[in-house]
Amino acid sequence: MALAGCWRIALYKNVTRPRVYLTCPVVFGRACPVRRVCSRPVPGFEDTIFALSSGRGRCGVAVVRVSGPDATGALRALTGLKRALTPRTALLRSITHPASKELLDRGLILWFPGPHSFTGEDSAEFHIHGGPAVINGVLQALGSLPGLRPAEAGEFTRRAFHAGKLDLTEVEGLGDLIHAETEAQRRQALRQMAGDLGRLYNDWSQQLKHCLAHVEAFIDFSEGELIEDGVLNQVDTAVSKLQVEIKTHLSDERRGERLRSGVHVVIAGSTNAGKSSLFNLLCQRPAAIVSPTAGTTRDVVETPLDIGGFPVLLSDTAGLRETDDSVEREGVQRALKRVEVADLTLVVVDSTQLPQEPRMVPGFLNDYLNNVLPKKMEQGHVQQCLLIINKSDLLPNEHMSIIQRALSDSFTAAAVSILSCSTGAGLTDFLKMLQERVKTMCADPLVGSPSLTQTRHRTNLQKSIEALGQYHKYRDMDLALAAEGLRLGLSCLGRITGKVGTEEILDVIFRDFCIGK
Ligand SMILES: Nc1nc2c(ncn2[C@@H]2O[C@H](COP(=O)(O)OP(=O)(O)OP(=O)(O)O)[C@@H](O)[C@H]2O)c(=O)[nH]1
Ligand SMILES: [K+]
Ligand SMILES: [Mg+2]
Repeated sequence: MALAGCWRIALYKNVTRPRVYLTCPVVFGRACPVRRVCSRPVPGFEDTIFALSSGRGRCGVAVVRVSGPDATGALRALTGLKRALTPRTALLRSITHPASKELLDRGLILWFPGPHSFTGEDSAEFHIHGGPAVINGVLQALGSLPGLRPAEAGEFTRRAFHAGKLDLTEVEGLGDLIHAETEAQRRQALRQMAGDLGRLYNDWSQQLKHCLAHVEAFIDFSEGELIEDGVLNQVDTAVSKLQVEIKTHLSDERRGERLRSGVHVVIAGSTNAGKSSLFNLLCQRPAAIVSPTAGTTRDVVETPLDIGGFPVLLSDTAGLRETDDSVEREGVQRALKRVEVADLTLVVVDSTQLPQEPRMVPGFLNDYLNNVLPKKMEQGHVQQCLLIINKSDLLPNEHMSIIQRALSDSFTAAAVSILSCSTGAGLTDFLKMLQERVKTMCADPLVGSPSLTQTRHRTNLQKSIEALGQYHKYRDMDLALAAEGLRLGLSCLGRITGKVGTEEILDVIFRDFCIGK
């Protein structure tokens, strides 16, 4: 805004034909928001749709939602109401089939006249008893009315988007909220749904629009010397600042995406170290087979977990060893692949295998880590693992304290936890450590600026940065090409919130919604 101020006024004073503002595609045209706020149906949305919006299966109360131009008519047809309706007020009514007049249920009805509804259209809700016969009866009655049809997956939200009620990041936030399984996921989804992320991207778009308007004006008017000197320098500074801000936002180590999809934690180590025992201990059920036979686990066994409110996808893997058994070899390959892509590896060691001589312990553990995570050790990513010395119950106390001392004196390679999966000794400390790790790997949903949560955001932001690079590259050679860079950067940002070039991405986003949402 500040950037636009002074010379824009000067421009108006000096120029008899303020052409730039009428032709500028940024201000009036291509990049204009597609959002509309009105109660008239959007083309393609002339039908009135209905669906069961609560979950399937027997339940106390089910909610059937209707949206579109005939929603009010449908409400009247099923309830026989003739008098004026009061918006957003529950009313207990008999619900009958419009043709046969058969009583279907007695329930609450609600009327939401557009544009003050979720979809922006006239909408209605029937809160009925949740038995399958009642639900089917009401759905069939609605389907018998002219102009009404069952909603497609995500169609209510799609209409809300087209009515300008939500931008795409808010739509995604809503989808995430419906799928949220842990507290932190819920907080992140709520924040995104409230528009925090969308506002950040809109703010950047706004700044870019101004930069582009300035460059376009410069192209149009600089020859007549109607533009103040230094306009382009201001744009340079603004674009560079934007690049830095986007880069900072991108360098979050995927913390928002991790919180959305779960931290991948993999248990790995030698055969019989007690990996499956640890897996069962963490998921509190005998999910993986435990036995004294080395090479018991072959396939990767997975389970989702909630660790202190943060989502984790925990995997148990085959013990790492050289073997002639082709099936076990495949298991070992799969284990190593998992470790490579893991966010965090729990490296389990059988403490009875540790060298008797304490001085040898750190070297032994370093070799062990190199064996389990060769690539990560090589790249210095040792912080991506926790070392677990298991079966502490089998070691005499004095030997254990010697090992502990040896580790704290000279072993700094990885965080270590001493544990017994059999007795549970050391479990509380280990869980605390694990929770800390998982927490730092996820974004704190309530602190700082909102995190990007989807690969789609990341890809578009990266493209946007590249496009801004094009501005700098061509700035002194060809200003039209430089402006094109800004336009491209802007359209990448617009793609995230759904304000530019949306159609092709809409399908993907709405496809992930369930019917009735
Ligand atoms: N005493 C004792 N035994 C344990 C402990 N943890 C595991 N075990 C035993 O060690 C043996 C191997 O345990 P598993 O959990 O199957 O080991 P694993 O690492 O999954 O083995 P593989 O899948 O074959 O690689 C079993 O007999 C477990 O009961 C522990 O803390 N103390
Ligand atoms: K085993
Ligand atoms: Mg196992």
